Amino acid sequence: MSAALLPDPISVTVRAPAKINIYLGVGKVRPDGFHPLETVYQAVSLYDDVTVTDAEEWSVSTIADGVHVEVREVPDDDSNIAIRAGKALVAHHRLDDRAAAIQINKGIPVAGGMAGGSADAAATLVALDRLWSLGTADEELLAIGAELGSDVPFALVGGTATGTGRGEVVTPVEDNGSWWWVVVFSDDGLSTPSVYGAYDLLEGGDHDYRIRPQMLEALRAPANGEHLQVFLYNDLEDAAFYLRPDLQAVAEAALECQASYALLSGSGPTMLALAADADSARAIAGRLAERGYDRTAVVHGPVAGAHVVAYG
Ligand SMILES: C[C@@](CO)(OP(=O)(O)O)[C@H](O)COP(=O)(O)OP(=O)(O)OC[C@H]1O[C@@H](n2ccc(N)nc2=O)[C@H](O)[C@@H]1O
Ligand SMILES: Nc1ncnc2c1ncn2[C@@H]1O[C@H](COP(=O)(O)OP(=O)(O)O)[C@@H](O)[C@H]1O
Repeated sequence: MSAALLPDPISVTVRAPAKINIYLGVGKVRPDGFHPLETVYQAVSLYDDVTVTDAEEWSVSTIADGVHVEVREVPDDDSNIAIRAGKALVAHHRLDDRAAAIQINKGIPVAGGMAGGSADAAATLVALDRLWSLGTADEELLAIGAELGSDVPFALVGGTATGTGRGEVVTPVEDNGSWWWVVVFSDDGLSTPSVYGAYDLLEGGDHDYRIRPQMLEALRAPANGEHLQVFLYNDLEDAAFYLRPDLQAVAEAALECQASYALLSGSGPTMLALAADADSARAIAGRLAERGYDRTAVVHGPVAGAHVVAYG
């Protein structure tokens, strides 16, 4: 049946992935308070699902859809980034009378450095665009996303991509690997601005923070290239470890549990351990649990960016 014969949907559900930064180089703080970045993002298999339906007024509700997800900290008012995304799309198209009810099923831990809020913003943009048949161009969605947060454009694109500017300029890269990670969650949050603030005090960004071309080659040709773990790096790690010394112990434990490498995810406090394959990842997670690190998930990447999973 041609798309033109289909009735308009009553609801649309869009799935958006968590991100990890497998490389995060940070420069000197800019006059606008943001730091220039060179990062390699990878979308991994933890997801938020966002469902939108037409409504008289904006509303948002969030339920947990993951064993380690606690949604108490997610705002249920206009400060939720999903509502901000919806309003930005409405303003872009000058549709001032439109509003929606947004329901978030959260599989991405909150304030974990995995950009769950950005995933919700990206999912809401795509879902409302389809619900209202707006036909927004990809470049326009990316530009609206960039205004909402530095990580939002990547949640739209997914896969593996470089991020430059303040992280919002996203360029897909060829990634022929299937990478397995053990994600180690933290009981306490760690605020992104405080980690960047500690970075300014400790390091300041006065160094070469560019992505090495050999890293992109290791992603393009994982079988014959150098091992990816040589290139895994996060400039914010010292700052996060300074604020949260317990995170360094997680990295050490992961290496003792046979991870190929361990590093901070984004601005933390989530930690990442690279595994050789799915079985090794599960084995590493099991060994970490024996040491008391039982809030973990085994994930793989790269996975797709925000995409429709259901029309109601
Ligand atoms: C560190 C990273 C790495 O991908 O992600 P997270 O681990 O937090 O998810 C990002 O830089 C976070 O991006 P995001 O969480 O979208 O940040 P934004 O909402 O745009 O900014 C929040 C705050 O972080 C700081 N910030 C963010 C991005 C950047 N390039 N420089 C900064 O200094 C600023 O203090 C800013 O006010
Ligand atoms: N839809 C949302 N999901 C999660 N957090 C949100 C959302 N909207 C606003 N927030 C606020 O943003 C903060 C950081 O969110 P999140 O994206 O989960 O973490 P991070 O920036 O570490 O990746 C939360 O503590 C919460 O107060």
